[in-house]
Amino acid sequence: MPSESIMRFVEALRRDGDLASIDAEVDPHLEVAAIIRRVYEQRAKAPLFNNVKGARNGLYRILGAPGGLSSDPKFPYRRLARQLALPGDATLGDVIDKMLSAKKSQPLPPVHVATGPCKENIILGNDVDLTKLPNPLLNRADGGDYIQTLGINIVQHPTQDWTNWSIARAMVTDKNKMVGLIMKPQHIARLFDAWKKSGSGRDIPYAIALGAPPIATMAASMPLPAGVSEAEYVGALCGSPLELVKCETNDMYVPANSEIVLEGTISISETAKEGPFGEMHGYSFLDENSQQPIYNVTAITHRNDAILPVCVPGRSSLGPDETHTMIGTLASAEMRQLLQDAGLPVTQVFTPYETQVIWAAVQVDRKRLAEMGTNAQELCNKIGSLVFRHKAGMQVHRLLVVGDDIDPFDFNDVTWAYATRCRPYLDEFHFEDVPAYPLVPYMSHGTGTKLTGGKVVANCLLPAEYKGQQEWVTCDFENGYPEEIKKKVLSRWADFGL
Ligand SMILES: Cc1cc2c3c(c1C)C(C)(C)C[C@H]1C[C@@H](C)[C@]4(C(=O)NC(=O)N=C4N2C[C@H](O)[C@H](O)[C@H](O)COP(=O)(O)O)N31
Ligand SMILES: [K+]
Ligand SMILES: [Mn+2]
Repeated sequence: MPSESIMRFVEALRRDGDLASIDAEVDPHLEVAAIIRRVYEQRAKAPLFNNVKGARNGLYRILGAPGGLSSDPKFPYRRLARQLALPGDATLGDVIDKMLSAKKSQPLPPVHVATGPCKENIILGNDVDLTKLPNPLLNRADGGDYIQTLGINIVQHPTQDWTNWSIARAMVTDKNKMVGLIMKPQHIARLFDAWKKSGSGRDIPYAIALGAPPIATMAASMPLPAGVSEAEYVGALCGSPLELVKCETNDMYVPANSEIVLEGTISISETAKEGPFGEMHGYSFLDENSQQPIYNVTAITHRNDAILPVCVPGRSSLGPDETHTMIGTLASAEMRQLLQDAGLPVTQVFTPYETQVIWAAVQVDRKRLAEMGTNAQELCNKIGSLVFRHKAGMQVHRLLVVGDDIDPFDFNDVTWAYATRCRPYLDEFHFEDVPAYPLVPYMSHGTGTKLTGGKVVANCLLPAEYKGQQEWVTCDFENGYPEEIKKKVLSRWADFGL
């Protein structure tokens, strides 16, 4: 069973020797975030802060970098593996396969239970005071304390049977108010518009489940198709229904063993200034602030000694954080599914961390490619049209189409193919009429349009490969020498004292 709670996940990290349990007092105003940011960059143990300055009555402890790379270089993705009950040596390919494994299964709806750990403490109405919580300031340029970076935003469609789970940032603005980014084409924005169009004039009931079961948080970070209730997909993934409990002040349901639950309504009329926020591409633009919807908070419920998981987004080439290991990897899963469903000979898709998950390598099976009798122009336009016009491809601005001699998870491989086989101009296929990802710095702060275009498919296959021929020998130890020579070299390597 995947870690069905943050507590079980923390125990798994402790068993792996991948947890630093810190009892010394730490300051949520920048100090906690600075430690977490350095943990990503140094690939250090996941920090569990048990003594956050200003915490009281069990609100709250902080767990940093739950989806960062593990501190054991032999098992870099072990934290993601523990969240999905995969073996510790799982690869990113295993994570992608696991998250896609329920695509053909029947959705398995959650079950409603009377109570659960998240109901151990209930704070209602006037007793709700968010400003009394040790909310973390994550970056010196941030416009507020972002309490919501790894919780699940739970919102229902006003009329259809669709409850969406996603992650959307939110910062505290008042004792019972937050403001959060609700950005098209995300499902939360689509549902927000559906509520406004419904004409009911009512504000939108929501819940944010902080410290929900890790596999639920993974599904919340995954661009599953519109209309799919993530909770049902998670049930199918686990082979058993998730247990949900009803909110105190509205009809939303949340995972029973969430650490902390915020309940309330999202205003369909009132907004407030949101941001700046140190974002997933490694920038916090000082002018970045927009009017975003207000989240009213009518109740807080939580487990005793609750733990708030926190993500501190930033530069991923130094060490990826959850906006790369989860957003990038899970979008890669959906992009692979999309291309395979279209009958293309695509074997893997991955967004390299070295590119802030703005690029994606698309690996094709060259034997099957040759059977298609196609060419770069045709293939790249087909792939670009599919991916760039689909929500799963929203955050990707450059696709690199590579052969199956290239490992999409190995950036050395990907750049070697890109640098040597993609002729600038002739091998690049541009898309200016597709939705852009507004948070990409050269879109938000560049010279061109901000909401469309700036996307390209780079063909990294030589013409002969489209005919199934590899007209070269790769010059590296692996490929440049016969097996018996390689064996001989390896057997004498130590003797030579190399
Ligand atoms: C894992 C993760 C995913 C995030 C975010 C974060 C983390 C850690 C934090 C909060 C740290 C940073 C920002 C970054 C920002 C992108 C955003 C967000 O504020 N607004 C948004 O619209 N999408 C975000 N996502 C991606 C989103 O969850 C996925 O795209 C998911 O598929 C959406 O679910 P639906 O498909 O059902 O629509 N945040
Ligand atoms: K989702
Ligand atoms: Mn969704």
